[in-house]
Amino acid sequence: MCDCESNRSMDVKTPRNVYLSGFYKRSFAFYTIKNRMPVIITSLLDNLARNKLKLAEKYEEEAKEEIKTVIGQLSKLKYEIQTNKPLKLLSSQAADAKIYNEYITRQANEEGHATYFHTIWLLAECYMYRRIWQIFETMSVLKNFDPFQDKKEESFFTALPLIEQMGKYLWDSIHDSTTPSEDEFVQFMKLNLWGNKCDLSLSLGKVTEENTLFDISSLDKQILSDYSTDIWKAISACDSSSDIVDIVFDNAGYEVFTDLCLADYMIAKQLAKTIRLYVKTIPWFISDVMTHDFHWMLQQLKSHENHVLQNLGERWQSYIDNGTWLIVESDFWTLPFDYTYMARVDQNLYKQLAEAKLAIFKGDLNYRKLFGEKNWDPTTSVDQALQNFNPTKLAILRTIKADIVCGLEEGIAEKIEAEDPKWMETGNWGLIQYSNKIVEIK
Ligand SMILES: O=P(O)(O)OC[C@H]1O[C@](O)(CO)[C@@H](O)[C@@H]1O
Repeated sequence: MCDCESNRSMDVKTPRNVYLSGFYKRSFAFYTIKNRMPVIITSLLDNLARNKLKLAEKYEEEAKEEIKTVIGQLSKLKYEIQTNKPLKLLSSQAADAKIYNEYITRQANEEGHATYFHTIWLLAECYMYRRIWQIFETMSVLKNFDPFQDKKEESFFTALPLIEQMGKYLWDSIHDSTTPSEDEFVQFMKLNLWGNKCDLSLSLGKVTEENTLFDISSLDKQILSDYSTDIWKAISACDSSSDIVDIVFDNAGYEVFTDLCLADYMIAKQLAKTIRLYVKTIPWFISDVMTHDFHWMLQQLKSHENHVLQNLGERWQSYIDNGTWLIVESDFWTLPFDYTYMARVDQNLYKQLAEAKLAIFKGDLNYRKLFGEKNWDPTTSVDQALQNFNPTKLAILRTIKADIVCGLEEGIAEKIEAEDPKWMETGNWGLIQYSNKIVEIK
């Protein structure tokens, strides 16, 4: 019996207003740490073992030895998770490691350590991905190797039929002569919301085909809180002093394609002049977008036989070349804590977001970080649950894949729970939320 099964964990659901944690056995955090995280490492181990020869060919012979070391260290990491060992301090020399280590030290229990099941879920899960990266970081030929790259590329290819449909829809919209309309903008936003269903950490690295995501009209009833009109007002208001929109990306593949369709719609219809696209700097939650994934996708589009995709690829490349779209890297997005820390830990990033007229946050992990990784009463207002993380107006688009939610009307959570007991884990329900409460920092 591992420590997580012993009486040190409580056989209850997560109480209200506390941090999500594997400490509560009837939570998605417990299920994730016990089952999903080890499976993710197992599938990484399988992939590496399977591709050893290919990697040795691509990198040098030396890669073979390094893969052995990586496999050994990943297996150790998996064992540490399964046996609920303390989170070891990172040995990496990178700047973020110091911040991780200080935070891990602050989370220590009375026995002087934080363990996977008995600390904040967000820390345990982010830490796993940071530890995976540390293993590669210390290699010599594999030090820049993204172990999830194959999966991300596969997910793009699998989604191509959808991408073609979406691309055509965008192409037609930007080439009609009409002014932007609320209906059209909201349609792009909803397509973008449902794109968040395509996430490889939820499917445990399995690439699946989602055929239903382009014809989304029937999905409206699955949007449990919909502030699309407020977001439209914020983006179309003439009184804004800024013409920058920020998008904090989530997943590569179909989702990021829909992010860019929304971004292009805003540029083409003059709702924004500049769009800043925030990417991750390390391989993250399997499918999160890094700079190289972005460029890889543009390359795929530019060389695709479908003319619309080719044209979009060229058009988006020109946005990058002339600075209409800016790819922004920041280590902050892969730190292990929620966004209330941003104003203290990365003031510059907070101030940068404050320059935008709207910041769009994508996906489930961003949701957990925006709302402090706490089990709010579902009727808690969005503004309250943000706990003063309000650099600018925020649009929050997320399909629900973890047991945290806020901003719902009275009775909704109970109704959906009765209809679909797994509603917080499947990504079948969506949220389009908004906050216009702005908190400046000096
Ligand atoms: O890609 P997203 O939408 O941020 O989701 C990331 C994943 O993180 C989790 O929140 C935790 O693993 C999942 O529920 C979800 O699969």
